[in-house]
Amino acid sequence: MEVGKCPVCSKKADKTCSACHSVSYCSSDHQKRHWKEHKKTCRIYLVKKNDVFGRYLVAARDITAGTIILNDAPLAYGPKQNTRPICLGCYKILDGTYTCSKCHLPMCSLSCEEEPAHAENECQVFQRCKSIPKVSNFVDHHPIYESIVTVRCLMLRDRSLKLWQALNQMEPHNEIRKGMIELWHRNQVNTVEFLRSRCNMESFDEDCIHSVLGFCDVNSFEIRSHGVEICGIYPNVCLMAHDCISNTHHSVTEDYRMVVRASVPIKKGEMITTVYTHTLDGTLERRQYIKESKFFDCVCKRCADPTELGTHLSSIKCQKGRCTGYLTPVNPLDKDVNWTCDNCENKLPVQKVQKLVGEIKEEMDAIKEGESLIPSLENLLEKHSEITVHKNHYLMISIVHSLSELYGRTKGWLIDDLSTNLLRRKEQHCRDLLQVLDIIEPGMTRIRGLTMYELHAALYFIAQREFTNDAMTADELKVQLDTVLQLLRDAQEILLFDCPNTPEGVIAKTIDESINGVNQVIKHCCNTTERTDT
Ligand SMILES: C[S@@+](CC[C@H](N)C(=O)[O-])C[C@H]1O[C@@H](n2cnc3c(N)ncnc32)[C@H](O)[C@@H]1O
Repeated sequence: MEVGKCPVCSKKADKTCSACHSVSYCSSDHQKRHWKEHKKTCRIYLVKKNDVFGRYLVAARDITAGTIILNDAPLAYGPKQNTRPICLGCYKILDGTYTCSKCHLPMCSLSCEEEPAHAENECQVFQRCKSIPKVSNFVDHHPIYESIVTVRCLMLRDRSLKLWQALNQMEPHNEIRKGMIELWHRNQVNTVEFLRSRCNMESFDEDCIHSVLGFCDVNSFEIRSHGVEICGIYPNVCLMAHDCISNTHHSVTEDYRMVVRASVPIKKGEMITTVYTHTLDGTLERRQYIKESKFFDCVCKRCADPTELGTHLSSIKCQKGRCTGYLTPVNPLDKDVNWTCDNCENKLPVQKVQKLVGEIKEEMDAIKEGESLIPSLENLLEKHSEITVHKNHYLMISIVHSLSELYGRTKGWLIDDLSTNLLRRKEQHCRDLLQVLDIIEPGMTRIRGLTMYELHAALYFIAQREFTNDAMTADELKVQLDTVLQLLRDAQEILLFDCPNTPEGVIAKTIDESINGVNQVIKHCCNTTERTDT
């Protein structure tokens, strides 16, 4: 079903079904007329509650991959707490040449200062501010940005009771956060006291402002805007529980709505989950991040498995004699447990594992951008992969991920400059990455779409070269190019989920052209009639 087009008359539709958000109508009359049909598929999820997860979502029916589960408008969005000065209208990085004519905060332009998200919120509050702190350093964090999303949330109280109530149903984890002395004190000074005593917001008591800070900490989602990471707080999206291998994937529209789709088929009754952390981190790092930022211990099946479901994303190479085994934590849910070899008696305390990982991270951080980036990353891979850590260790996979994109896109290493051996290297990196992603980011996920896109380029150029050098027959070329076409179609289906102005959306648009190009080669070289892909 297409959102934006009425299923009854095919005219433009802007009244979205408020229960499932997956269909829009031109009028209430057509919505009523369509209900008999739509009720078969409406209400895709149910909200449940238990002592472990609090509120969470489950599938109300079988859901196919790619189906929209939620299309949620934000209650508030804006700069993350710890941010350098950015425009409060378009969220671009600033150089300080323009300031809002009313509140005097740095912005981009008049049109940005008139954006309702700014003009109707902090702009009004800061105009009343007795002495607004001056922003003059545009590189480092400035404390005033810690209050922006909080103010935008607080303003809901007098603007929309319904949205204010939705916000107040969220989990703030106040008791835990109160125990985090440094965080609580910083919030108290930089936000609570600043808003109450300097911005005339005494009508909100201290607990209320701390709770709003908690709602934002626990429930907000990172969103990308013009290459800057900001955050949004969504009343329904925030209900999804976390799982380190989730069954959904989300994208953000130009007007900051969050669209959540099933990345894999979800069975009726199954929990609908998202990932609160970075899927390409190891278990120790993911669990620590979740504990510190979302205040719970993740015990999902990936976290509980010493080998991270056979991927070995955290496994260390055993260094005892000529042992070929790997060290993994016997019980990864106990962060202090010794790591033991799967092939000999060797044991390693977790501190030593962390020291080794820290040292490799330092080596990675020391690598500079530029023409020697690719060889430097390859050298690091050669030094550590299967020598100190498993070839799928998350640090190795992070290098593999970078290399899968860098070959063919870096000055001096553009796709036409690459030898067939280097194209094969790109192919290998894409395949190694996809093998891991198939387990930890399965289905229709952005990173899989992008990696399939990179793989198509390597295969396409290898096939063309080999055919030109008579190392491949026309039939073999055809087989290879059919694989390339399939990769392009699969990648496009995923990348089209992203906004057209994002890097992924731009790639999705160019894929039609790539498909036509491949079809032309098939037509000219493989002696077949033209195909009609769109
Ligand atoms: C974004 S909120 C999710 C909605 C929340 N359950 C509610 O009732 O409003 C995140 C919080 O939900 C709970 N939660 C989410 N996923 C969980 C998980 N896998 N295990 C335990 N608690 C989880 C934790 O309390 C976490 O801080």
